[in-house]
Order: sequence, then structure tokens, then C-alpha cells
Amino acid sequence: MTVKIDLNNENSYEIYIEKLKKISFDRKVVVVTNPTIASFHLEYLKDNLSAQELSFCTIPDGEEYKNMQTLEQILESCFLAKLDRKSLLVAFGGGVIGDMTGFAASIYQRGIDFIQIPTTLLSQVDASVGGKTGINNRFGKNLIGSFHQPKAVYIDSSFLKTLPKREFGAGVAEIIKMAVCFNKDFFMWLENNDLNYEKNIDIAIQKSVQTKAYVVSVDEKEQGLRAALNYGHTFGHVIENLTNYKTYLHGEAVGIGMCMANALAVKLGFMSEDDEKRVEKLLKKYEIPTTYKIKDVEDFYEHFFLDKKSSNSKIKFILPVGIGDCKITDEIKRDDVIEILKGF
Ligand SMILES: NC(=O)c1ccc[n+]([C@@H]2O[C@H](COP(=O)([O-])OP(=O)(O)OC[C@H]3O[C@@H](n4cnc5c(N)ncnc54)[C@H](O)[C@@H]3O)[C@@H](O)[C@H]2O)c1
Ligand SMILES: O=C(O)C(=O)C[C@@H](O)[C@H](O)[C@H](O)COP(=O)(O)O
Ligand SMILES: [Zn+2]
Repeated sequence: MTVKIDLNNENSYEIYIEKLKKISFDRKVVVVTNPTIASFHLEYLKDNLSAQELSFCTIPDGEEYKNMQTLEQILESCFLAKLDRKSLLVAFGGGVIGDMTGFAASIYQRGIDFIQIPTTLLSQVDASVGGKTGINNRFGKNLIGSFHQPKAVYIDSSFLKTLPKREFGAGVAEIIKMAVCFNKDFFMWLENNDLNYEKNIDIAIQKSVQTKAYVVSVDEKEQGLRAALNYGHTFGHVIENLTNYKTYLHGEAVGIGMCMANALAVKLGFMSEDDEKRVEKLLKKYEIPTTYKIKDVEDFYEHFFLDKKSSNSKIKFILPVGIGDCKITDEIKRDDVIEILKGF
């Protein structure tokens, strides 16, 4: 299947959801990857990718390396490979590789092309699509970055064969996010069908990518609707930051964050307790964590102000309205948020 991101300009591109076919580039290419992915899949990639000159940049594995130092390593590789403005970067890995490679591509010689070949479930259903790129710093998550769309995305679910179960669950969390925010039928399908590497995964990838493609096509730079893709993230990013990006995978923190948002939505009457339980049950089925003991609720609240969606001392929350719809609001009272945080 091919899904188009239609941006009404020259940045539009195709997402190919199929077995990787041979791709060839008449330009210099640097592939960015890490040792884990390379050990499993680099030979397969080499069999399918050819270029005028092909080099590799291997960065350390882990969210804690999604930082300025690793970005410099990628840029250094670009210079050593003598990339010019017509050259191409290839992000070969999960969301960490994708976000950093995309950011490097957006600033190297003021911007060069890149493509995404995502290898985790999370990056196949979410991170590789839509052009958000960036790195973390001590103030928070993805606070330095750019919008830079890839030229194409190649999604081959056979990469998922080697993905650890916990990473698979983290990807399912972002799938559930799309369904809760935008598509009740998809949510019910998820309730009635098991997802694993061998079963139903291509359908889930297709549905998620179609959903995200629609959202990005109408709101590329997050001026409105796209903020809904941040459901669970307002809370999740704080959890990731407070735990130094080491305790929870991004998708796991988002899972907990969705439960926090749901609790707030129930308190404010946007969501029924029944629907809240349905979401929790689905998360638990994939062993995605749903609770996090907050040590200092006031401190947790203060971290919301570092969120990119906050402005003029107002925090933007994405709250589900039942299942299949959601509300983006900056009118939530501090006391209501504090109360639900204390309940966790
Ligand atoms: N740009 C966006 O729109 C967007 C969306 C969602 C998430 N993100 C970002 O994505 C990141 C999370 O991405 P992720 O969950 O892919 O994590 P990740 O990139 O850290 O990959 C998870 C782990 O799986 C390993 N791995 C990758 N492919 C594998 C495979 N096929 N087999 C075995 N192991 C494999 C990696 O080496 C890593 O250890 C976060 O930094 C998050 O902020 C970005
Ligand atoms: O593509 C988007 O838009 C998203 O919000 C997708 C999220 O899953 C992703 O984690 C994103 O990086 C979070 O947005 P951010 O702007 O807070 O970095
Ligand atoms: Zn996310």
C-alpha cells in the first residue's frame, strides 16, 4: 500500500508500506544507524540500497543519546563523506535515529534530503511520518528541532521480527493513541484483534499511517489539529524527563500519560469511566505501564511549562472525548490537574 502525505507543495511525499524493494540513488548517501539494528538488518539493507557513494554512521543506541553530542557525530560523518547539498541521509532505525537524522538533514549545509526506513513498530506507525525532527536536552524532550519532511518513507514490517516484546508494546501505545483520538472503529478493531509480528500488524500500520497522514496533511506545522497527536505526551514527556530517559520507553511513558489524560477527561465529564477502563485494558494487554508514582506533584506540574505547546503560562492538554474524538484545550484548572496527579 502507498499512502501520500499531501502538503500542497514540493514537500509532499509517499509512504510505501511493503517489503523493501531495491532502491538506488545517483548521489552520495550516508546511512545513519546503530549497532543493534546494524547487527540484525544491515546486510539486508545493503542488498537493497545502492548509491553513487555509500557510507555509514553508527551512533550509540538509546534515548539518552538523542542529544547534541550525537547530532555532532552525525554531522561529522556527513563532512567526512563530503556530502554536498544534493546528497542524501538515510535514517535506518527507530524513532531516535529518525528524529536525529532528520534534524541533521535539516541543518547540514542549510538542509539536505533524507529518507526514512523505520525498523521499530513505533517508528513505522508514527515517528517516521510527518517531519518532526529533534533532540532532547536537560530541559526536556525534543526541545531543539525542526520540521523537515523526508523525501519518502519505506515501511517493511519484516524488520519487526527481531524487535523485543517491550519495544513492540511501546509501538502499540502510539497505535492506541491514534485510535482513541481519531477513530472509534479502529479502536474496536484493536479490542477484537490481537497484534503481533505475525498477525494483523500490517493492517494496524496502515490504519495508523493513514490517520497520521491525514492529520499532517491538514496541519503540517502543528497550528491546530496536529497537537492532538500529542495525546498522552504532555504527561509522558515529563515522566521521560524526570526519569532521565532511562526507566520508560517513549511509548510506555505515553501510555501512562494517556491514562493521566483519561483520568482528567473523566473528572471533567468528557469521557466515561467505562471508556477509561477500555483504554486501560487495551494498554495492559500489551504490558504497557498505566501508572507512575509521582514524588512531587507541584514539581511535576511545573515541568508542563517547558512543553512546546504551552504559551503565555497556559498549558495545552489533549483530552479524549469518549473514544474516537478528542479536545485540545488550554482552559484546564490547575487544581483539577493537581488532583488527578495526586491520584496516581
Ligand atoms: N518525530 C515524530 O513524529 C515522533 C513520533 C513518535 C516518537 N518519536 C520519537 O521516537 C523515539 C522513540 O522511538 P522508538 O520507540 O523507535 O525507539 P528507539 O529508536 O530507541 O528504538 C528502540 C530500540 O529498538 C532497537 N531496534 C530498532 N529496530 C530494531 C529491530 N528491527 N530489531 C531489534 N531491535 C531494534 C533500537 O536499537 C533501540 O534499542 C523517541 O525519541 C520519540 O521522541 C518521534
Ligand atoms: O507527529 C506529531 O505531531 C506527534 O506529536 C507524534 C508524537 O508521537 C511524537 O512523540 C512527537 O515527537 C511529540 O511531539 P513534540 O512536538 O512534543 O516533540
Ligand atoms: Zn510519541
